Amino acid sequence: MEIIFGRNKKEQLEPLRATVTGSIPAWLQGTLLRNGPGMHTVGDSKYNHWFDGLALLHSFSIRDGEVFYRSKYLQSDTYNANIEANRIVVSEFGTMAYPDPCKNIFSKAFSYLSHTIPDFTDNCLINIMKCGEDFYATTETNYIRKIDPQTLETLEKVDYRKYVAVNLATSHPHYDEAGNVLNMGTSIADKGRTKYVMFKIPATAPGSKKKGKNPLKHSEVFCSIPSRSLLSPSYYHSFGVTENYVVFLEQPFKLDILKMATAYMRGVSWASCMTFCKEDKTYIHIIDQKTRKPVPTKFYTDPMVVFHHVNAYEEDGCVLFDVIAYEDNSLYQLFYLANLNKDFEEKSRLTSVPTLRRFAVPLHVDKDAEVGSNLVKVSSTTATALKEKDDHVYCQPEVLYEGLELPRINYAHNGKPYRYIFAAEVQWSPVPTKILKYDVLTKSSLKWSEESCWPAEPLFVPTPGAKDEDDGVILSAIISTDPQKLPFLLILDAKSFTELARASVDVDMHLDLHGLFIPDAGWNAVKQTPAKTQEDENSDHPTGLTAPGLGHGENDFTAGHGGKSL
Ligand SMILES: CC1=C(/C=C/C(C)=C/C=C/C(C)=C/C=O)C(C)(C)CCC1
Ligand SMILES: [Fe+2]
Repeated sequence: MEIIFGRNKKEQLEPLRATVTGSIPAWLQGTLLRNGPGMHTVGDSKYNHWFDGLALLHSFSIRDGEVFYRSKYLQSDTYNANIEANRIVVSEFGTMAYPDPCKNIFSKAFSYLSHTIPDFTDNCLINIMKCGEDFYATTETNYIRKIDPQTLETLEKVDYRKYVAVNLATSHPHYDEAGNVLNMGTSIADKGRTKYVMFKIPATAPGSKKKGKNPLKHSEVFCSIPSRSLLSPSYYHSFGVTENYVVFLEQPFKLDILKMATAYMRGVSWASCMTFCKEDKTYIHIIDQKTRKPVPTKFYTDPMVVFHHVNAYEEDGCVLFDVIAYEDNSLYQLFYLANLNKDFEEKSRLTSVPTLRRFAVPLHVDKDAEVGSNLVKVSSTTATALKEKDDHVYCQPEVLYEGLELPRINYAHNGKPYRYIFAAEVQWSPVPTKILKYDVLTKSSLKWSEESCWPAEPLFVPTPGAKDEDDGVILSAIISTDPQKLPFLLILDAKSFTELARASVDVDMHLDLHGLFIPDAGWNAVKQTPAKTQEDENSDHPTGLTAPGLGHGENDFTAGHGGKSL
């Protein structure tokens, strides 16, 4: 497992031509851009957790049936400071670092104090976000880093706090059809309040059609939800959206702010300040996008830990939402490198398997409904919502599938009824070995796997002019534990789940986390391929970077989990 998790990976700065077998669909032209941890030791110092690793960006550029691979470390301030010092000097999720070990007692005390309100890391290793014309590498702190999606060069460091009052923000924003971004963050103990803040970043700076304007400057707070507790807000990794609502889970996996304030002094990591309170409930907040206010009913469910929302939509007066849920926080515990690198099979067992759970939340709760009655009248699910006294509703999910993570969907169906989930299959061990297509309608699945292959998150790219939800391809970067087998980009037909092509590269590829596909701008206009259909002729929308998630059942830009109209 050392090969997969522990070893530092070499950059591939020059684009390297891949060896393609099979045939890549002519319409598939663009760049698959992905992010993940690539460096786990600096000098003699080591990170403790896989999520600490320094961000390594990589891309597969697909053009005319050929594939070129490159990779580059994000030149974050964190990366530069570490490389310069030849040791880890910036704290990450699971590793607390001490920049100046030789300082005298006074400056040491000052350093402790300045860490009370810590300046978090800009090691943006989790995902890629599109914001207007720009692309950013993201993590969950207040920092994002602008990048050049073609050269993988690192550009400006952006502090969200300049635009919205958040100390943390998710790596899984949503996009509407116009490309506006909706994200959530936590504002900690600001003016005596801790709250969850939903904010919108417009695709273009208002009043200007000109490129180059920074849309972040025009970020606006959409809605704030007070945290149930000032000093222990929930941790969350993503959220869901439907056409008219936002779904936010205030879960009992919490950040202990007092512990965080003293972590530096106590020599412990941020991760050790996160607690799963198994006696607490999970509160389900449904925010009405029109009124920008939460639905007043108090919906809750049993304690659970959710990292990834899959999708959400409205049906017959209910918000239905699908999440990957755990019984506890064992997932984050597992990714300590000491566990991953030694006795992997023995130690790396999840104490709770990730399950796909569907919840149904009734939007209009009849005050006179009998206590104990089920308010869900949707026939498509067995999920229930039981009326309790005092405006409380207890929601119980339908468990749809066991053993999956890193879910993706056809983003054109985000926030809308949908049928297919593409994910990595994970059983009792945290690393995926299969790629899964799950049909929520028939509850059947298709799988792809190969000996000694470890797939990354599968990403769906729709065929231009697609009619069916699964008209398209699945892209996944595969690494192998067999030294004879090179890593490759796998291209599957999303309908049949059969291999269309693979592009192997002789590089030291890392197991990544998340990313997106950027279709080449105007490629079909220039090259006139594939043969234009009548529908294409009639369509007046541009293709490419400027037009995320366009109609026609087609989604030019394949981004995150959930969300259509904000
Ligand atoms: C540095 C830092 C954080 C980093 C969290 C990270 C890096 C989480 C990664 C999660 C992943 C990769 C989940 C995959 O499902 C916190 C806890 C937000 C807050 C304190 C500072
Ligand atoms: Fe994620």
